[in-house]
Amino acid sequence: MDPVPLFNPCEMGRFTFSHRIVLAPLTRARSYGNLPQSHAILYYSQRATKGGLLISEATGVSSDAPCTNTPGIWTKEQVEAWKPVVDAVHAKGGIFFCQIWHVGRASDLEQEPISSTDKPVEKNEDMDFPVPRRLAVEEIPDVINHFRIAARNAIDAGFDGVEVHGAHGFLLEQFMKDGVNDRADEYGGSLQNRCRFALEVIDAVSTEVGPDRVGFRISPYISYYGCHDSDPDALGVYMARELDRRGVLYCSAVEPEMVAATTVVDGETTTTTMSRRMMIPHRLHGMREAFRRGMFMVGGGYDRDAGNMAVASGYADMVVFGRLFLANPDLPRRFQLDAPLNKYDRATFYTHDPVVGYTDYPFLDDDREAMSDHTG
Ligand SMILES: Cc1cc2nc3c(=O)[nH]c(=O)nc-3n(C[C@H](O)[C@H](O)[C@H](O)COP(=O)(O)O)c2cc1C
Repeated sequence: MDPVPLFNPCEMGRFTFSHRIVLAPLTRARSYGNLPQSHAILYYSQRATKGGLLISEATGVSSDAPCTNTPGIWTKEQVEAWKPVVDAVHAKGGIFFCQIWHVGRASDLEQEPISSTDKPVEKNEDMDFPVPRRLAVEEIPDVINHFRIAARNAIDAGFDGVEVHGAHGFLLEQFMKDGVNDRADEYGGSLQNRCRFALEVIDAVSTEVGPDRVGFRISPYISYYGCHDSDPDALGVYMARELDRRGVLYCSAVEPEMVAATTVVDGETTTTTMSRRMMIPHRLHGMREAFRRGMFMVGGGYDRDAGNMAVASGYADMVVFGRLFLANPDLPRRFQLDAPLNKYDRATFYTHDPVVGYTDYPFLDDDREAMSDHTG
């Protein structure tokens, strides 16, 4: 069999990774009362491999930070509840980072949310969002402190590090992107000012747990919850450069939404029936160039071939897989064998059942056992 670039081992700082297939942070809405539940032990350990990196689902840094049924890490009880989950991943040799977040105005809680602005997320057919309160400059250090304590708590729970969630329209992005941030103080206006809050969080968290235990997730091209930026290339490169300067372990960047493949015939761009396949835009070269010291991770639409190409070409050091890993607990093994994949069931992504759509996706060997049972 040809060598599989995704299986080139790699060392970075204190970690030795045996492959480059990363479990994406995936909110699963099964942490009742913001408390990690015992069913998460099986879910994460199913996806753990020796020397493989797993990122937890987004985990709240304070009582106003998470969504309903997503986990938190601001109380002692939550830290204790995470411990057996982390232990189970470690028992299989996995490396486990906790993604820490604050939703800001993209909140489903009763209380008035905080944001960079007092403009709410535009109402859509699924959700009506509350009107946020614009954070005063004097309040920002408190929020930064919540991230710092959450990082400390994550390490106390046994996590190997933390990923600061700076993507997908949540609080830090509500500051970073000019489509939302309408402030006139030192946290608004210029690119440097808009990124100040996120970088202050990175600095506080790095000081607390060490930059070699810190990653940052960023999605300059994605406009979730109305979070749009007029110059995502500049935003991405600026943040990548600042993260590189700080020596954090990794920068995890999300590709723009996938696009339909096009063909150019006689100068005319067409989307042909033949090329209806969705393509990854591969817009992250500038960030990759700016982030060289640590690991550059990419995600968003990747499969085995695209992941291998990204690693082989040096476009990325690691590849983050979301929906494929959600539906294939043994994704690394399936990629190694080039085996068929389970299909994901979108309907159970965010349902609250402790088993269905969560820990009941079959392993490759289950299929084989089922087949041999069948064939006698
Ligand atoms: C069910 C679900 C939950 C997600 N939750 C998070 C999350 O908690 N944090 C985050 O940064 N991204 C989250 N994402 C985005 C994924 O991490 C990933 O970027 C996205 O699924 C695209 O990658 P893929 O094409 O490999 O699935 C979520 C995606 C899905 C499908």
